[in-house]
Amino acid sequence: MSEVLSAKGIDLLYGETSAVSNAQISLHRGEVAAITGQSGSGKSSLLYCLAGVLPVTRGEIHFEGRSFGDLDDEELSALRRERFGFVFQYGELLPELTVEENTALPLRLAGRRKADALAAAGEVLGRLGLADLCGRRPSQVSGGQSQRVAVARSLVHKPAVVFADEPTGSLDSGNAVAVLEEFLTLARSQGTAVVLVTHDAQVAARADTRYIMCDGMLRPHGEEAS
Ligand SMILES: Nc1ncnc2c1ncn2[C@@H]1O[C@H](COP(=O)(O)OP(=O)(O)OP(=O)(O)O)[C@@H](O)[C@H]1O
Repeated sequence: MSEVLSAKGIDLLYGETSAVSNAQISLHRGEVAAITGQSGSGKSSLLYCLAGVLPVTRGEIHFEGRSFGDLDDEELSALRRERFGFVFQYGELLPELTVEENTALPLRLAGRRKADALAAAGEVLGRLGLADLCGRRPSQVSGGQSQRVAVARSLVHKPAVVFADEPTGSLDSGNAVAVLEEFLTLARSQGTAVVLVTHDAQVAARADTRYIMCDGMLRPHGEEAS
């Protein structure tokens, strides 16, 4: 399997507060990596560093062999837009767009023609069992459906990596498992790697690789300091 993303010696400071300390991670094509840990341990901070959203204080992150440090702001934002996908706890759909338009957004932002983008959105929505909802607005779908749409949007442009911050955290446990299964199956089928931040051990158990974050330090699952 080829490596898509790697980070070495990552530190992130917010002023005096150390959120991430000397983190190291390597992610391969189609791999699902889960990061668990207590509230405030630095999971989201690390995720946003890996996604090129927060600049690191120290260390290096490489995507497909290129260091984030060698990219200017425009290149980094193009990378985030075109090669990465994002899912958040509450879906964060745009209320004025339909389900289909929300899903097509990454392709539209990448310059794809509207008809092509909507066709691709319709296809991925169909794979998630949402074909009937295409014309609805986010206010007209359930929480579980809305989170599935967010998943569809994160994968529609076949990104190399999806960064998911508590993607099922707003759902009841039955729905959470179902949405997660659909998300990971679709990601794996198209070779998209996933970095999954979760406080839920059952969610993490579905990953290929597991890490624990503790006081800003990232350790492979099973090797955490006692
Ligand atoms: N913008 C910020 N400015 C200053 N400190 C911050 C900021 N964001 C987070 N922190 C601090 O950094 C540390 C790590 O926070 P982070 O949100 O990454 O943890 P987390 O593990 O994702 O927590 P949770 O599970 O509650 O979302 C915490 O001590 C937090 O208070």
